[in-house]
Amino acid sequence: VLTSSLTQHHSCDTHQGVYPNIIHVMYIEILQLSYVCLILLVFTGSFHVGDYGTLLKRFCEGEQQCYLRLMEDSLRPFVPAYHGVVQRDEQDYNMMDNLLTHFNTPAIMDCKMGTRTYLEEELVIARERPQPRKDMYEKMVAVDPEAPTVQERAQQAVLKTRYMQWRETLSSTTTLGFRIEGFRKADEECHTNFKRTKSREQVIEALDNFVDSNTTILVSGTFSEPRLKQLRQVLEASDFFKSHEVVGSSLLFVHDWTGSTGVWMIDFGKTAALPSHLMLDHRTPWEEGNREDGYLWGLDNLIDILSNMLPLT
Ligand SMILES: Nc1ncnc2c1ncn2[C@@H]1O[C@H](COP(=O)(O)OP(=O)(O)OP(=O)(O)O)[C@@H](O)[C@H]1O
Ligand SMILES: O=P(O)(O)O[C@@H]1[C@H](O)[C@H](O)[C@@H](OP(=O)(O)O)[C@H](OP(=O)(O)O)[C@H]1O
Repeated sequence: VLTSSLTQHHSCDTHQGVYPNIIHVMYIEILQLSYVCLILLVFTGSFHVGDYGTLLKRFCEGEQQCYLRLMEDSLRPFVPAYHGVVQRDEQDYNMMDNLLTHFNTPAIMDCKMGTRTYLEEELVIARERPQPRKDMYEKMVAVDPEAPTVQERAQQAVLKTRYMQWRETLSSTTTLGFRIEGFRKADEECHTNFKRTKSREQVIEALDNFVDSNTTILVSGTFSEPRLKQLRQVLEASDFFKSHEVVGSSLLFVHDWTGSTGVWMIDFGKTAALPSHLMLDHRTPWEEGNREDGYLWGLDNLIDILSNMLPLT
């Protein structure tokens, strides 16, 4: 079972080994509106713009199953609408709403949620069939030359799970249950230098930069502390959420100069359905076997941080 479901997740590797080490920047043109908006996406070559305000993401069966269930779940308003599978140049894509369509030169931020960024089954496979990776070793030493162990240095390679755990403890994933992956403000370059953004203070500084110190954005509208509290309530009651290990999924925050704002859950490539006897609360600390992912604990912390950033009334 483990092997077959891992195979399924491997087929979700949207990077497909084409540009394994490099963060690519992709400009997407939204042609539905009267202007052409160039939007920066972190990575990957796995997206295309679809017709009528849609986005095509390289097909992943696990992600498709999640979207199909999410369209029937109370979480539906918090995820991009899903429109099925389409083919382009013999490649299948999941078609979903492009969340940026109705924004005007938006600022976007991707926060990866949860305390764990790899699936339990990846850990099992890493033990049974270890495949140390040179690209991850190189990414590791580029950030901290002292990080690899003696053995890793000798191999010039690290296991993916070890790399992911190192990334978690280096950033706020372990300490706060979420991390800022990157953001782009209107007409600015993409900021992705958050690998060491770990403390509350560092996170607040980055969030403040993202909203240009305009904390009124956090008070009302669809990207705000009250909206995140609403999302939390819906998550706590959602059948989908209870029954899935949600790993590597992000919250996408968007705002623009007209005052439009929004927040959505994206990226279900590593979200796995649980066996029927298991249910998660997404707050209990992870121990191998319990499948907990720390998603709600991370959202609690994020809400708390945003609350503390609110202007005093
Ligand atoms: N529906 C959407 N509408 C608009 N932008 C989106 C949408 N889905 C994803 N994006 C953009 O694309 C980026 C990557 O999306 P996603 O995380 O789903 O891809 P991925 O290939 O699984 O990425 P990675 O594995 O690197 O985390 C997001 O940070 C966001 O900027
Ligand atoms: O952010 P970094 O430091 O560049 O590291 C990447 C990041 O953690 C991605 O989440 C992960 O993809 P998945 O979540 O899809 O596993 C990717 O693995 P990959 O190289 O195997 O795609 C890592 O390389």
